[in-house]
Amino acid sequence: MPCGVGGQPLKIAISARNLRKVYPGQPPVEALAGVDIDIQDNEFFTLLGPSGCGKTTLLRLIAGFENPTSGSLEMFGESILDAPPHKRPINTVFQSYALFPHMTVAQNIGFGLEMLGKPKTEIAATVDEMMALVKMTEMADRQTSQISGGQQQRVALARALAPKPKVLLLDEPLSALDFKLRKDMQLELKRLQSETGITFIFVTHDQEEALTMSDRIAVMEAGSIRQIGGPRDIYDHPAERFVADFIGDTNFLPAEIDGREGVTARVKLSSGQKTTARMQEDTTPSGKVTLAVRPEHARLVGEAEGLLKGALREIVYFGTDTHFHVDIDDGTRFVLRQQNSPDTEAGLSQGDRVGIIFGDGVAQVLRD
Ligand SMILES: Nc1ncnc2c1ncn2[C@@H]1O[C@H](COP(=O)(O)OP(=O)(O)OP(=O)(O)O)[C@@H](O)[C@H]1O
Repeated sequence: MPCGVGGQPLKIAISARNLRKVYPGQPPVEALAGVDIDIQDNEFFTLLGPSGCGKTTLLRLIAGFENPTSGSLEMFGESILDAPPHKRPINTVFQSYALFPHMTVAQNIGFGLEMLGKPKTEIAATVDEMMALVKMTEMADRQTSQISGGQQQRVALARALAPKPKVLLLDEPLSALDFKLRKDMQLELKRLQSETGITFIFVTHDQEEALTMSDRIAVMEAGSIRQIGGPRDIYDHPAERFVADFIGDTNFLPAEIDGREGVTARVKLSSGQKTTARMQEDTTPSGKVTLAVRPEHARLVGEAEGLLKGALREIVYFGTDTHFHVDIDDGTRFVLRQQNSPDTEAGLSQGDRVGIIFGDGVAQVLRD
């Protein structure tokens, strides 16, 4: 069994195997095409993917608002497929907060507990605890129609956390907030997750949000999970073109496999130069492949030293960094990003012949 912090065995909060969901209709829509996933207890787990890839459907199956067409779904080792939503120790925060406008902050937070028939003293204590957790104690008696969008979001979170669910589902909860508030709430959500120890399953189509908040990310496309990993792993080692393209900017390079050792492949670039690249453990690429190299992982050098050679087409200054667009001799375009500092002055101009280098193992062999 895998171990977590302090050698404790990791508990799996949510486990799905070959989970499919087909919505009936003409034609039927296969929203989930056989998903396998293990989400650990006390994890900030994000489902990331473009609109329509099946993120909300997966959340709705976990919550029990929809039934799967086939496959298994377990919570802490037991099937939840026969349990109605209110019997699952799971709560959901939606994009629309769905607060009661004429109730106060405290009444909104306590509402779910009252429905559960909890004793009044217990409700009062939990409401106080939750208001302190989301820093809304001073607004306890305000009606929720008289507080800001960010404050409403906090109340919605407190209300969902009040019954102490084992798993909290968050469906794009920050998308209605403006940029600054969104940034603040990202940190706030991360804090709430680590303070409560509740497993958070967060849905977003915003890659930056996923990278900054998550312990692990599942990247989804067209009803399937394309890759699961930590933010760094997904960013530095994308498994396939879709993931490399969806998260951040990437250069795609044609190459040929020239041998391999474990997860390291020897590759020949279009220039004839050789380097090493990383492969996913579960792939055995051969022949012609595509490599991914992030713009900030490559450096400009003199033409003679370059792994790739070409002509500088554009230099775009962004303040914090500069983007160099190079037309490589094989006809492809390569973009490099270099951080600026007061003493960096590339001294290059459009049309200059340049070389591009990147370290051993920096390029990633894509599975496709
Ligand atoms: N009730 C439904 N009936 C029929 N098709 C549906 C239903 N709900 C969702 N779909 C379809 O299933 C697919 C997955 O939808 P889903 O809402 O899970 O995607 P999503 O990744 O959450 O998208 P978004 O980011 O836009 O919310 C889409 O093609 C959608 O049109």
